Amino acid sequence: ASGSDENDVVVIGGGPGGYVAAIKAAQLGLKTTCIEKRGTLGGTCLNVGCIPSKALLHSSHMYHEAKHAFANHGVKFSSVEVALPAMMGQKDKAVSNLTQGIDGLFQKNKVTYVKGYGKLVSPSEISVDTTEGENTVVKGKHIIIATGSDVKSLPGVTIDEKKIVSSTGALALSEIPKKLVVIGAGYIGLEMGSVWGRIGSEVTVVEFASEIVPTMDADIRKQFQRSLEKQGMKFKLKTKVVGVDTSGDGVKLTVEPSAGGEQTIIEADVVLVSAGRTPFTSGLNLDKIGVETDKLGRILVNERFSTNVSGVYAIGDVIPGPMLAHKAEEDGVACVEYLTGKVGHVDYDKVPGVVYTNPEVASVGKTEEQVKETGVEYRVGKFPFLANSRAKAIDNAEGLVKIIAEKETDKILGVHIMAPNAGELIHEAAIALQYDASSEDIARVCHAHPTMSEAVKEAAMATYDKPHSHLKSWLLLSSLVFIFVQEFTMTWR
Ligand SMILES: Cc1cc2nc3c(=O)[nH]c(=O)nc-3n(C[C@H](O)[C@H](O)[C@H](O)COP(=O)(O)OP(=O)(O)OC[C@H]3O[C@@H](n4cnc5c(N)ncnc54)[C@H](O)[C@@H]3O)c2cc1C
Ligand SMILES: NC(=O)c1ccc[n+]([C@@H]2O[C@H](COP(=O)([O-])OP(=O)(O)OC[C@H]3O[C@@H](n4cnc5c(N)ncnc54)[C@H](O)[C@@H]3O)[C@@H](O)[C@H]2O)c1
Repeated sequence: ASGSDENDVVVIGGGPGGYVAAIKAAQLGLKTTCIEKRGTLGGTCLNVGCIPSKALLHSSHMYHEAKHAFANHGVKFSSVEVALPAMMGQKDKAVSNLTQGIDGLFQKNKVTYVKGYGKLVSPSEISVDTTEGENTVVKGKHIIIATGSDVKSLPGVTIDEKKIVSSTGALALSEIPKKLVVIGAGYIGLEMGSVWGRIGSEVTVVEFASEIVPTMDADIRKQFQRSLEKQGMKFKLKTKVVGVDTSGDGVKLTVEPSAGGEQTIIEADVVLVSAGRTPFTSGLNLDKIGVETDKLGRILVNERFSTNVSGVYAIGDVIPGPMLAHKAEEDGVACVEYLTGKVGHVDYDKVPGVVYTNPEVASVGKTEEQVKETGVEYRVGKFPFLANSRAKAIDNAEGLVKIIAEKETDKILGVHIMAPNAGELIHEAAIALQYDASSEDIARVCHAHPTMSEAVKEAAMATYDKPHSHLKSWLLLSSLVFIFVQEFTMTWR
């Protein structure tokens, strides 16, 4: 089909929101076109986000383990080195494999793929400047805007992707910077800071707020910060960047306390700007069509993903809600279900979030601070991995599971996990929340032994009753001694 035939659905943007919506629409029998300007499908997530960052996190973790942990397991090397081009090569291979996979899915599901920049010219017509330098008009009964987000710039800090980089530049540095300064202790700052820190950079994270990842449960956050500090990451909290000088060899950053005060200079070879992302709607002509946005530039939609303009929908990072790939995908499916008269469903309160550092931090539902604000009476159950047999067996027992449940009904309100594989462990909690399960429900499920998942069961038992670990109090005691010794003697470097 050519772009000028009328489609049932036209999707602008081929990221996790857009490509999933397009495939779903085609699977439901709708004639569908997806317009993408990048030249490859997969959006931010596959090209310059989730996938390349996880590839580098894994490679850098392997190096770090080989250097610092293998010897404890009796595996010895004469020397361990980083071959940065090979590390980047494996990342690039993973990315191109996956983006080409989406091309294949489009063909299989008969989604028409138009490569180019789309602009709305009416609520049912999109003018596309194609990557081949032509212009075509694509028509559709329903238009889904899935144009994603872009790095949020900071006043006076110009990103050149060399000395001052966004996450995109930080995923493709050609040398390991001696000193990396990260602006913003959020998801990107901590993940990319970990990558470069593990393979040799001295990493300093400058954060405006008084804590790292301000959205994280405070108990977990404190332990997480200690863990990152042990790995060598330095934090300058309650600090803002007020000036940047790139005239010399490196970069000189002028910082001052967030509340104002004496200025100091921090030197860096590379600065990563990771102070949030902003919806990307540039060139779409939203004003001309009359699509409403909020003051952060996010497209406003109702619970069916419909904008104020009939026939125009929006999903993913470009609308309010967590800026996460899996949330964008859920939006895409639900939006198409609604526009075909089916019932769609996304519950933004139950979207899991994972920081893929080591240890990982994963959470779903409310933090204890958020539960407190609701005024609901609650109970908390915690279980440390130091008392989990699998974690001890593999000599990786940092972290804990924390469950928050309503006192009266025992219904689970939030689960927070810090563990090497927390991003995998969180999903039994996500299912529990989705189906309004209680902590007793989790506690009564038989969990295989020895697994890290048993810590989730034990935390659930601690929430509604007692963990079995009261039988293992000697283990907990030895764990406390271990934490004490570790806190005061061990560093990863
Ligand atoms: C470094 C990094 C790491 C991340 N890691 C994770 C992670 O581990 N897990 C996670 O859940 N999320 C992660 N994210 C967030 C995730 O990438 C986004 O939430 C997700 O990509 C949003 O999907 P989307 O489809 O809404 O938008 P995007 O993925 O941004 O896709 C939008 C697409 O639209 C295209 N486009 C924009 N305007 C037009 C136009 N006018 N015409 C044609 N095409 C257009 C863009 O080129 C882009 O390809 C990460 C982000 C970054 C930056
Ligand atoms: N693992 C994942 O799921 C993952 C990974 C990377 C990115 N993402 C998504 O991408 C989005 C953007 O990531 P991000 O890390 O850029 O944003 P973020 O919102 O996660 O963190 C930004 C941090 O920067 C701080 N900040 C803001 N302005 C500042 C300033 N002027 N000086 C110093 N600090 C400042 C904020 O207080 C916050 O802690 C996230 O919201 C997340 O949803 C997800």
